[in-house]
Amino acid sequence: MSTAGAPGVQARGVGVRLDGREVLRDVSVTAAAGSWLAVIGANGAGKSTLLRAITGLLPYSGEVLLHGRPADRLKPRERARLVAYAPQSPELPGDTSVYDYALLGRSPYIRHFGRETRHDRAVTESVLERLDLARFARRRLGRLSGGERQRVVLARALVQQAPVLILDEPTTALDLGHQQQVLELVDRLRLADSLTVITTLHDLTLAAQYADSMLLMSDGRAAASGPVGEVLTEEAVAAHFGARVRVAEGEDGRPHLFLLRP
Ligand SMILES: Nc1ncnc2c1ncn2[C@@H]1O[C@H](COP(=O)(O)OP(=O)(O)OP(=O)(O)O)[C@@H](O)[C@H]1O
Repeated sequence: MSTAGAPGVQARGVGVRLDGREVLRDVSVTAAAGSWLAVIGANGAGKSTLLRAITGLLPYSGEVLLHGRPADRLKPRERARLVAYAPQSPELPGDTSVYDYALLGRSPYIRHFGRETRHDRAVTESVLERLDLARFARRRLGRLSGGERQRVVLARALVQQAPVLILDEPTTALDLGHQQQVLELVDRLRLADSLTVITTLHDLTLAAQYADSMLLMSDGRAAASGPVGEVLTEEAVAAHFGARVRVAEGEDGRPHLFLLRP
C-alpha cells in the first residue's frame, strides 16, 4: 500500500453524539503518513471518542479518511488491514492465552475457516518477544498483572501490522522501563514501516518526546493543533488542564513540563 505524500489520517468536521449528547463537535485534524500525532486534553475532553470515531467504531458526522479512504465505508476486514486500535481498557477474555489473543491480530489476513500460516505465527512470536511477553505466551489473560495485560493489548494491535496505529493511553499501567520500551518499539516500527501513529497520553512530557504534532481537545472541540512546541504552552496547560506548569526545552529540544506547586 503506497503511503508516500498522502495524509495517513484526516478528520474533517467530525462530530459524535452519544446517548443524545454532543460529545465531539467539528473536530478537524490531519496526521501525515509516517508521523506521530498525540491527542491531549483533560479527562472527558473527548480524546477516546475521537480515536474510536477515527477507527470506525462509532458513528460520526463529518469525514474521516484513512489513507484517503472514507473510514465508514470500509468493510471490516479492509478496515482491520488499514487501522489497528488498542483501546484504553478493553474487556479481555480471561481464559484465552496471551499467544492466542495476540494471534487474533492476524484475523484480517486469515481466510474464513482457514488457519493461521507460519508467517502469522512468526509475526505474533516476534511481537511478543519484543514486548517482553514471550515468557507469558501460554499464560491465560486472567492471570496477568495490569501492565502485562496492557502490553498484550498492544501486542494484538502490533501483530495486525496495519499502517495506521491508534493507541489509547498505551502506557498508563506500565512501569517506567516498560513505558520506554513500548514507546520506543512503536517509534521504531513507525520509522521502519512509515506507520501513522495516533496516541492519547496523559503524560504530556512523554507525549512531547515522541509526537511530531499535537491536538489539544477541550470539551469535545479541537482547542489547538500543530507542532508540539506550539500546542504545549504553559498558558494552554493552565487554561485546559487547570495546572500550573513550567515548560522548558529539554536536551532533545522538545518541551518538558514541570508541575509547579500553587
Ligand atoms: N455513552 C456515552 N453517553 C454519553 N456520554 C458519554 C458516553 N461515553 C462517553 N461520554 C462522555 O463523553 C465525554 C468524552 O469522553 P471520552 O472518553 O472521549 O473522554 P477522554 O478525553 O478520553 O477522557 P479521559 O482522559 O478521562 O479518558 C465525557 O464527558 C464522557 O462522560
